Amino acid sequence: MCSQTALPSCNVFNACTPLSVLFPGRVLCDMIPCGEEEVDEAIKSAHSAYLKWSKLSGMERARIMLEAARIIRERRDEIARAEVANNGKSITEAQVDIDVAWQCIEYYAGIAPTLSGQHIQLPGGSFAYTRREPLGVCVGIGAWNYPFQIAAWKSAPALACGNAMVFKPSPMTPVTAVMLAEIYKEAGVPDGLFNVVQGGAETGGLLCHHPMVAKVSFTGSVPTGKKVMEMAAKGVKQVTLELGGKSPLIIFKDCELENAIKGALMANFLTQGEVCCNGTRVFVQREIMPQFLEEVVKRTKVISVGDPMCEETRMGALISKPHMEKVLGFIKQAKEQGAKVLCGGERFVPSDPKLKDGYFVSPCVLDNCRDDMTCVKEEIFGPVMSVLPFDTEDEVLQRANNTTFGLASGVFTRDIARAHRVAENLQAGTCYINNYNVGPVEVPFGGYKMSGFGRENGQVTIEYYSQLKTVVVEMGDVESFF
Ligand SMILES: NC(=O)C1=CN([C@@H]2O[C@H](COP(=O)(O)OP(=O)(O)OC[C@H]3O[C@@H](n4cnc5c(N)ncnc54)[C@H](O)[C@@H]3O)[C@@H](O)[C@H]2O)C=CC1
Ligand SMILES: C[N+](C)(C)CCCC(=O)O
Repeated sequence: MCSQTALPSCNVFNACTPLSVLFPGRVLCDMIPCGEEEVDEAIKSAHSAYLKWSKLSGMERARIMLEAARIIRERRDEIARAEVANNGKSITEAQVDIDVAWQCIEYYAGIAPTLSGQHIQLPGGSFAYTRREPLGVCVGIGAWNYPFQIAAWKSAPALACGNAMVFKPSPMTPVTAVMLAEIYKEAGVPDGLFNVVQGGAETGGLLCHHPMVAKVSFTGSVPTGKKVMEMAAKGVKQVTLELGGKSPLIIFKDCELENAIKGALMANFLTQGEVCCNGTRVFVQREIMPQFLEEVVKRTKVISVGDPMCEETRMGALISKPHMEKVLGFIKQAKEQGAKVLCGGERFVPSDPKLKDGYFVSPCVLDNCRDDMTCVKEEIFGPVMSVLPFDTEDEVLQRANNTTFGLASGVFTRDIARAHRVAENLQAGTCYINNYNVGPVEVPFGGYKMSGFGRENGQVTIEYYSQLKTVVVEMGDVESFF
């Protein structure tokens, strides 16, 4: 047993259990979900580690985190291959995900020694100062779309601030978070500082309710996010919620069309469309709609779908059979509601017999969409782009904001004033101008409205993994009313 990873009874091993993880229709591994005892043990061991880790200086924490980042860089291809088996995304994307993960750990290692408070002068030589202190044991609950990256996005700022983390990956993708735990251990964090527990909703609930947990950072769906918030509220625990989206991408007729087309593809087809910030409502100004559609369809049709381990592949398999059926169901319903499928939208069976049971869906572009259609209103989480015409800026802003989500948005235009005006008026946590789905770790990421709150990445995330203590120092005598 690696003390940093799962506890013995919750590690990923070959016991026959209710939770099975499938890859092209085959079992990847079996695991036993952690129960109350294991969760308690994981949290207590994290707490002991926290007591040591939080006493180190920022420089000492940084040195260990930089070593973890270095090991990830060294093992990048091996972790990326494991991520492909875990999730089904293409190896090319998985490699980028692993790079983003070590960059994130490096970035927060750089911030760790800079954590500081403020000095405030008061009358009579008295003064106050603030200290930025860790929260304690934080819980991370991950989704299946970016398994390793999410574990890094949550643990790096947590550890930089002096916290410990107990992380629960999605039961669909249990593999690579354990590799991260092993790497942190090898880099020199105290035993138990980053613990992985395996399991689903029940295990997640145990983590959210545990009295020794100070904070829960969650990535996943809106309904589960609400439950997590409710459970955390019972213990007055802090929460960060990274939830879903139905983000608008607005393409004006004065855009650089080639970039807008590339942007629309990047906004919809990364990780088989299973990306929370995807720009799935593509609003195109009416005058350029024919050229836009012609090019987007031409390029969507040639996206190579298939063996995710193959360097040439650009789109792998969806996460599971039920999810694939859900995505195909959305496309069927879109057709019934009047949308026109311009390409894709079908189960794809590769010629390679070993992939025949994989959950591949050909990337789909939907035309004739209206704002009231289900495919335009709900998060599909699959490779489905809905295209909608618009005429004016005011009209498109109103339509773009007419959603309960608010994770991301994008605008393509050459008019600099318009670009910033649109960015100001879009109700979303991120607005991309003349690009989409780039995610440098220096940049905060998170939602407005029902897409959640709190931020990941960037300097601001330090505030979500630390608390401020004020120390007031009297230099004179106490003035008492009594
Ligand atoms: N915002 C995002 O990045 C993501 C959004 N989704 C959306 O959610 C849909 C469903 O996917 P799921 O994996 O079922 O998402 P989910 O939101 O149910 O699960 C996310 C994580 O929460 C855990 N969890 C589930 N129920 C819980 C509970 N009651 N208490 C504590 N933790 C709990 C899961 O085990 C997993 O680790 C997708 O089809 C997609 O539309 C899914 C994954 C990521
Ligand atoms: C696409 N990217 C990497 C910019 C963000 C992914 C966020 C997520 O879906 O968890």
